[in-house]
Amino acid sequence: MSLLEIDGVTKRFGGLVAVDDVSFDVNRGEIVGLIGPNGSGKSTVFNCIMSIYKVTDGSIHFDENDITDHQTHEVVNSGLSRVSQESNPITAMSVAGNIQLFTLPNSLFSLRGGASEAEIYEYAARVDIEDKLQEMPDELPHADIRRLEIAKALATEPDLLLLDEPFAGMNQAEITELAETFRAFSEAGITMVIVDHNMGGLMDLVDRAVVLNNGEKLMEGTPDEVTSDERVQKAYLGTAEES
Ligand SMILES: Nc1ncnc2c1ncn2[C@@H]1O[C@H](COP(=O)(O)OP(=O)(O)OP(=O)(O)O)[C@@H](O)[C@H]1O
Repeated sequence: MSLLEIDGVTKRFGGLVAVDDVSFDVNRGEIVGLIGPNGSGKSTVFNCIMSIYKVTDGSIHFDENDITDHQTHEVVNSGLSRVSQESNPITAMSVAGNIQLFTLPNSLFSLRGGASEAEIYEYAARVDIEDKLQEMPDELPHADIRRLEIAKALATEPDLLLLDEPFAGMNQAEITELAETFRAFSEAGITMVIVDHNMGGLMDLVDRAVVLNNGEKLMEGTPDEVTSDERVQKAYLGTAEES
């Protein structure tokens, strides 16, 4: 049984079909790339998984439980966490305070009670910002703000981490370092789905990739199968090279 099962998910916004009957599975321990040109529906799939959007049709199972349209805090409590494309730290709180917030119980029924200083240090250390815990978010360079967003997601102790364009705006050295960080997460037992509109470095990191185009699943396969597929090359023609 797969850890995450997306089955026939469709999401319409009025007349626009942003995600069209998409199905794919993610197995425990995998790093899966969810790729496709701009506007192909990648972030919308993540928003459906996290119940930020209600699906128009289809179902989503996590760890054998149907989580379709559950409340977002229930989805997080079940072991899923998402790092979105936008960073939104609370600027009036330190890095440590921002991480701490995500360890607090987010429903009456949560068993978690907030993390100790040592645990917050550990979340920060996993993304190499442990020496910045007392800094304020607006003092941080872009790459560290992105790392803080990942530390916040780690603080919810996810089994599955959804990462939306985690490498955006980073230089090559930062990308290489972050890819190493994700490999360490994987070794620590975290399953990951990583969205990127560019195939570039992602293909060295992932075990498998699912390709979306115009809201539909074009194909899925190993990095080699995906990069050599003519349909994928055609979908990317004139878009991947620009970004
Ligand atoms: N809240 C919304 N209301 C209306 N349309 C939306 C909404 N969210 C997404 N869309 C539309 O759905 C389509 C898919 O968008 P989505 O952001 O999922 O694509 P994406 O593959 O993540 O793109 P990018 O790589 O640019 O982030 C686009 O046409 C987008 O304009």
